[in-house]
Amino acid sequence: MSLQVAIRFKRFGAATVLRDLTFQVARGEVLAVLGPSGVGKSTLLRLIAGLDTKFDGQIRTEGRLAMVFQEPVLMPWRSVLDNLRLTAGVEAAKAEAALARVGLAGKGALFPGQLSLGQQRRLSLARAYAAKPDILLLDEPFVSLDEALVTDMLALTESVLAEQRPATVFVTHARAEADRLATRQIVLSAQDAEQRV
Ligand SMILES: Nc1ncnc2c1ncn2[C@@H]1O[C@H](COP(=O)(O)OP(=O)(O)OP(=O)(O)O)[C@@H](O)[C@H]1O
Repeated sequence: MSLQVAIRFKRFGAATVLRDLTFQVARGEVLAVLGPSGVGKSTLLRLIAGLDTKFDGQIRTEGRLAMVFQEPVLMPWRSVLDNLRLTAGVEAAKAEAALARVGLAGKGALFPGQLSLGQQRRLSLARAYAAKPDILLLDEPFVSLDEALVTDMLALTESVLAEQRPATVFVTHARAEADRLATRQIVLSAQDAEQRV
C-alpha cells in the first residue's frame, strides 16, 4: 500500500481540525477529498507530505512524493525551465517536453514572476508530473484557471495518472472534477472536527 493514513486528531491550539480519519490509497487509485472551506483538506495534505508533523496518529508513505499546492510554490529567482529541472530532476530535453505538455512551450527562459497565475499553476502541475512520483498530492490544482484550461489540464492529469499510476490524493471543491478523476471519494465534514475555540 503506497499511502496509509490513520489520524486520531490534528489540533491547532484548542481547535481540533481533523479527527479519526483513516484511509489507504494504493498505486493507481485516486482518492478525492471534498468538503467545505476550512474543514481541514489542505491540512490533511500537509500532514501526508510531512510538512506538518504535529498530530496524533500515524501516516506511512512509500516512495517519492510530489505535491501541487493551492498557490504555486516556485523559485522566483530561477527560470521556468530551472524550476522544472531542479525540482523534478529531469534533463533539459524532457523538461522542454513537459513544459510543452502544459502549454508553456517557449516560456522556459522566463522567470515565474513573468508568468500569469494560470501559467504558474500549470508549471506547478508540469513539475509534479515530470517528477513521476509514487504519491501525488493535488490541492485544488485547477482553481483560477479558465474553463478551457481546466478542461485541458483535467485531460492532461487524467492521462498522466493513467500512465504513471501514482497513489493520488486530490483535494477539490468541484464534484465534477472528483467524479471524473477519482476512483474513490471522501467528504470531510465539520463533524470530523470538534471546534473548541
Ligand atoms: N497554521 C495554522 N495555524 C492555525 N490554524 C490553522 C493553520 N492552518 C490551518 N488552520 C486552520 O485549520 C482549519 C482547516 O484549514 P485548511 O486550510 O486545512 O482548510 P481547507 O479545508 O483546506 O479549506 P479551503 O477549502 O478553504 O482551502 C481552518 O480553520 C484554519 O483556520
